[in-house]
Amino acid sequence: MSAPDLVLRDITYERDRLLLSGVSVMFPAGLVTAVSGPSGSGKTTLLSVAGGLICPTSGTTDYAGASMWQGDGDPPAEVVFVLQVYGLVPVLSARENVALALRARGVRVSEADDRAESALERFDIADLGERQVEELSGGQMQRVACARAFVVAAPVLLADEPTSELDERNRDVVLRELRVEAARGAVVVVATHDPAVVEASDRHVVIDEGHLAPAHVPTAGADPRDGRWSDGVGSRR
Ligand SMILES: Nc1ncnc2c1ncn2[C@@H]1O[C@H](COP(=O)(O)OP(=O)(O)OP(=O)(O)O)[C@@H](O)[C@H]1O
Repeated sequence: MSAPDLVLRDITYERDRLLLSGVSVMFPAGLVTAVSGPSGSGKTTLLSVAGGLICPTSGTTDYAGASMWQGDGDPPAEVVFVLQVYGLVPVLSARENVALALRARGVRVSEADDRAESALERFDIADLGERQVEELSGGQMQRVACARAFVVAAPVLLADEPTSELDERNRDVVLRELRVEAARGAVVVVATHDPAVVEASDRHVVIDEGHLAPAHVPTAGADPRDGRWSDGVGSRR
């Protein structure tokens, strides 16, 4: 059986004004979907709804037949985020931060440490494993945040600007690893301002002032499943 897609239907999210309006989009399993749009257009809000951090004012999220919103702002166990603000524990080492994500999921200490080590290697920061996070540069912290999310091998990976502080070489490392996650069947969604990230993605969703906008990329060779979700979605396959 193939892995489930993540489907958002007619999502509206309102605070003092409408931040998302009528957003219907599918994030397919096994593909990297880029979400781009101007600053303040709603990318983080969309990822937050998609991963169950916030409850949409109206509309539904559907992953494997269940809503992402669990009633308390905790994402379902299937979801991991790379947050824009990282959310690392400053006084713990890089390795401890990564291992913590596994310990919180019931993985034994020694196994969590081993897997954390491997995850740091994926992002070329194994040498920083024992360093306290508060001593690291912004770009190094960003890669620790990636390692902490990717180590979980969750079925849904939502990454908010995961390359914003990285040089080209490290950006390419993150792009390579996003592709690895998609290749094992995960739903991978990446909010980004970086055209290189869009270029390296399979699909591209554009959001503008809370609405899906026509995508900037051609739909030639489109995923047949896109037919149902054509608004604002371009496919690069
Ligand atoms: N809790 C909130 N209450 C009120 N307004 C909010 C809240 N969170 C976000 N906003 C507003 O919603 C809009 C969309 O914000 P969001 O962070 O989703 O945009 P974004 O596209 O991710 O921006 P950026 O590229 O700068 O990260 C912005 O105008 C922001 O000020």
